[in-house]
Amino acid sequence: MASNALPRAPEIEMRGVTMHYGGSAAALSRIDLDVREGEFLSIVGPSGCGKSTLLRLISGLQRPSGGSVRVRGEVVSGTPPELGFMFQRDALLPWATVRENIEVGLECGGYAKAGRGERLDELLAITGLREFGDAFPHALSGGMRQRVALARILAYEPGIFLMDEPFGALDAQTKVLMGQELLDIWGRHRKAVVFVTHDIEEAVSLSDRVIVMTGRPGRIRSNYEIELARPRDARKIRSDARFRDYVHAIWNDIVSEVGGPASRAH
Ligand SMILES: Nc1ncnc2c1ncn2[C@@H]1O[C@H](COP(=O)(O)OP(=O)(O)OP(=O)(O)O)[C@@H](O)[C@H]1O
Repeated sequence: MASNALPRAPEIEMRGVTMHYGGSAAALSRIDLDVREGEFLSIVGPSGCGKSTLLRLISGLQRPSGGSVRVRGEVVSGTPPELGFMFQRDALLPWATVRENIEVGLECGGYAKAGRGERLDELLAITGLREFGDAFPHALSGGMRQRVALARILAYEPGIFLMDEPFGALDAQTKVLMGQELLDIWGRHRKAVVFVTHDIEEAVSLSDRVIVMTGRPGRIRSNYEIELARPRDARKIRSDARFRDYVHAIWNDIVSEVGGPASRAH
């Protein structure tokens, strides 16, 4: 029997979720979404369709205007402790070294001071930062700063990861490499991830499932189960015919949402 057999309780459950910021159109409308245990889910859609709003509702930073959001069965009110966040901007402490920045995650995770040194070494090694523990963020490239941010979120050991374009500011090559690192790390822990991105190839290469949203008001337009074998090689997979098919189909969905020539898109 497959070890990842369903059904499993959803980690995140959204039912009939609507979000109005004021004005005429809602930002989100009637969102029904389950995020399964251990699932890597990406959300793509036209700019302004409510992707970040959706993450904010899950994180408890905002309350929905209608419907319900549950994390591990509990209605979200305040930030659920099992969530870890990673954003496009790394939000590192500029006056603290790499080690100290990562230690913040250990502290938030309630790690006893005594065991921290060893765990820090481990996290530096996992994220390829072993030689940079004493460096300050300003001395690091954008990719390396995002590695520190990744180490810090791993230090915290969240049960569920919310990632809002974490590699969005990186150059194309570094982005693919960071995606591979994330895949490798995720493969070892298999925690649920909700990953927002504008990059369809990134979404398909990383995910078990990709949700495509409509333009404002954001609804779920389509849902793709990405049935590509794991473990994946984020570079090689891009030339796989089925990978290209998924990308093509998702691209067409998005183009038709923004009113473009979907039928001509390749
Ligand atoms: N605090 C706010 N007050 C009023 N309107 C808001 C607020 N936050 C977001 N919006 C509006 O809600 C809609 C959804 O915004 P959101 O940032 O969630 O979209 P997004 O899909 O993440 O956008 P992008 O792809 O450009 O990052 C947008 O039209 C935005 O202008």
